[in-house]
Amino acid sequence: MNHMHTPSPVVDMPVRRSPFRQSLLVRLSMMFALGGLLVVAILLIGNRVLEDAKQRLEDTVIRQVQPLAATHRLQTRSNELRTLELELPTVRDVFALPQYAERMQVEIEAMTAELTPFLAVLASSRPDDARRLERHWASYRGDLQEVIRLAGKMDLAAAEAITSTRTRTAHAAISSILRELVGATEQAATEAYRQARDEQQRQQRFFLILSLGGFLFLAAGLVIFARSLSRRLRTVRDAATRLAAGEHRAPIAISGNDEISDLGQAFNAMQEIVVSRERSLRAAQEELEDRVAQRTQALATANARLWMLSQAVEQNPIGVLIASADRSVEYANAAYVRVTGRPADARLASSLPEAADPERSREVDAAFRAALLAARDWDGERRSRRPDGSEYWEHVRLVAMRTEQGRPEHLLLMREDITERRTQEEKVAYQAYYDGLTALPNRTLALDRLQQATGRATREGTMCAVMFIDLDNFKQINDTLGHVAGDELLCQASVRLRSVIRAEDTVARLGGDEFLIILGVAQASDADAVATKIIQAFAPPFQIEGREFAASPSIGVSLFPDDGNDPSVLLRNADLAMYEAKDAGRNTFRFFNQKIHDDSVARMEMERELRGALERGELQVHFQPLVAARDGRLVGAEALLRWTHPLLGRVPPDRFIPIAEQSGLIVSIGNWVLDQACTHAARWREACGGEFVIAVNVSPRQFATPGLVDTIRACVERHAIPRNQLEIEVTEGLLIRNPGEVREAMLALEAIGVTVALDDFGTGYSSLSYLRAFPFHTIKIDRSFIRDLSEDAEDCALVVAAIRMARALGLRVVAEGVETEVQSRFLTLQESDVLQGYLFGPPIPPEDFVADWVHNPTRKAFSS
Ligand SMILES: Nc1nc2c(ncn2[C@@H]2O[C@H](COP(=O)(O)O[C@H]3[C@@H](O)[C@H](n4cnc5c(=O)[nH]c(N)nc54)O[C@@H]3COP(=O)(O)O)[C@@H](O)[C@H]2O)c(=O)[nH]1
Repeated sequence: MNHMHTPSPVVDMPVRRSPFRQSLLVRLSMMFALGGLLVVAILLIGNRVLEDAKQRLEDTVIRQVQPLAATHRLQTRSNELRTLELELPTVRDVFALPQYAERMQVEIEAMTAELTPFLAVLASSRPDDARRLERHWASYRGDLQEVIRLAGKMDLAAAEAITSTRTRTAHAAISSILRELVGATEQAATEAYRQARDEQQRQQRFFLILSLGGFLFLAAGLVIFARSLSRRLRTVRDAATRLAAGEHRAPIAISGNDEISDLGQAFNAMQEIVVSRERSLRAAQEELEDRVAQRTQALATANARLWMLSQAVEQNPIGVLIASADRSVEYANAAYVRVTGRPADARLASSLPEAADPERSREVDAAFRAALLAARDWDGERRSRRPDGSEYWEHVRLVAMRTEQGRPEHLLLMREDITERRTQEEKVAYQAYYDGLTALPNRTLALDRLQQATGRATREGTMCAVMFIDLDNFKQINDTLGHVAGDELLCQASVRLRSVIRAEDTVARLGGDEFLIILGVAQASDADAVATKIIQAFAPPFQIEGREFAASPSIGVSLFPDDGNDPSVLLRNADLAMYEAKDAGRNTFRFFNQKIHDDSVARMEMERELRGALERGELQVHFQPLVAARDGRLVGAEALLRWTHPLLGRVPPDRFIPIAEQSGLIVSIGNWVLDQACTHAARWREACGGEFVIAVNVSPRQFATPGLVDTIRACVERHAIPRNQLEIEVTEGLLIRNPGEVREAMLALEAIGVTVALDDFGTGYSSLSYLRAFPFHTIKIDRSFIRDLSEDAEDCALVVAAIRMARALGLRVVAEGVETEVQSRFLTLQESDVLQGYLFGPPIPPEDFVADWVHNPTRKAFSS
């Protein structure tokens, strides 16, 4: 069985897949790009926020510092003016005084120029201070202008007076306001700075949080991605581990549409292939293991066989010698030494035994040597001699053992001691051709001799005679004295036959009490003389077991070439002539002639006609009444077969029944008669009273046919007639042929209630032993004894004795052939039970039997 599996096709496993392809690279790139963008965004935002915070801080500083600086500058200028104002009255140099005045004027202008925007700004945040400062400046400037004017007039004292009073107050007020402003501005600046710094710190925290959030988001994204990556890779890894461990599970399901899902799919495909391969591998392995087991088994068997064969060769009674192609002996078993009587030599040629009869073995030996030289198979038989002088028959067989290429590699030489077989064969051959009892040639050899004799006669232009001899009373002697006596008679008869012929002629025993003589004769009269001599040779009685017995021969003679060319034809014609001699009264001889031939042909033709008679409706069954002797009442009928041939007319049963018997046709015909008889008996039984018995003749051939009892039983059951109302009539001849089987069949019939009658009683041996040995119910005294009852006292005595004997044995007696009243009265007086004969009625067709008998069972009895 082939367990190889082809890998199954890879099937896509059911996985959740995104409709969009996202390779890991793309995803990672996207992730990093996103992360980068996030970082950049965070940085930009952070930078921006910090910049803003810083800007705001700077702005705040600037915003706060500018008024402070302006305030400081105004302070400085006002102080400068005060200084100039105070110095001016002290200037003693008239020429330098204008310059001072001018400087003061410039300073006033600068102060005014600087103060104007300052006031504008201050008015928005501190309007009171702005008004106060403006008012004080205006007052101070006016005073200074006055000072300058007074200085110009050189009124320094006035100027000094103003500077030491009024300007001092104004300047002090301005300085005070400016100091206040400085203080307030410093406080505001500090506050603004603090706020700006707080804002900046908030922005920094926000940036930090944003950065942290961005980082966390990025980290989370990375973690999720990594986890997903890891989980899916783990799935593949676990599956791969399981696969490696030989555990096969269902295909794995990897979500996504990237390299890992591809990997999952590839894994599934690989797993499928691996599983399939593994299955194939396992199947292949199992197959391999099977094969190995088989081979191992085969090897073991072969080894055992080899051992057995070697034992067989070793123990073989046939001598076996193996030689190499160059005829060096390599092996010889024990039997080889035993058969040939000497050890095997190193060279094959010198190992061969000596011929017992070199002259007769010459051809065989030459053929053997040629086969040996050519290294080809050969076998033959020869008679050989051992070194100790004993001779034996051996069957020699040479076998060239060849390589596959046909080159002879070894020579196998087998020598079998066949002495026993040859002896046996000679014996068998003898038995095949000779009769074991008389040592005469048997039928086979006789036919062979006849063939030779006809050949010789043809060549020499002479004749030969074939004599078929049958011993007339052999059966009687054999049956009464037993087989040993019968054998003795045959042996003595064969000696007598041998004594009357020449050595070159043949006496053979064909079987039983039949002998054949083959003579070479010049003319028919020579055969006549020999036949006469045979009759004479048998004339003296035979001495058997101390008693004398007469045994005459009936001889039929056929001549070659007149009566046939073929041995079997000559034999058959001699056989026919022998029957003619028997019919002529026995103890005589007859030559085959045309009449015998014609009779034989007529018999054959009758047989041919008889074959289809039943189908053509030419057969009928007639019934003859059986009447009770005491009152003439009808007690039964005998069924008797009739044949009316369209050309031959009525053929008497005596003529066609033997032919039917010989040809075997009697079996089917007899079954038909039985059926007809039972059919009619069933119809008539009622009318004839319960005792009506139908008698049917059953021939020896029917008895020899298996299943007769079953056929009879089936017939009786089919027609529903009581079994004891059927009687089977058999003749004595039946009992002689097969007593054991016939008795068994009769017992079987008795067991089913069918009775058996012994027909034609008195014509054979009518031995009492038969009547005791077989379960008969009735004897039928043959009509030949009844016929001469009134004239022949012997017949009379015989009939009386038969009736008494039957009575003593409890048998019913039927007397047949009763034709006269005298016979009838006598038989009635002698207490015969049943009478049958023309006196009461002949066999008649069934319709006549119905009219004549069934309707009036007592009508005809004693009517004549
Ligand atoms: N196996 C079978 N044998 C059969 C069957 N039918 C007949 N036979 C046998 O044939 C033999 C000749 O029979 P058949 O010619 O029929 O003669 C019978 C009677 O007709 C004859 N018979 C009877 N009464 C008289 C008489 O008063 N005178 C006289 N001359 N003949 C008479 O006897 C024969 C009775 O036969 P059986 O009782 O059987 O001896 C004969 O041997 C038949 O058995 C058949 O179907 N099967």
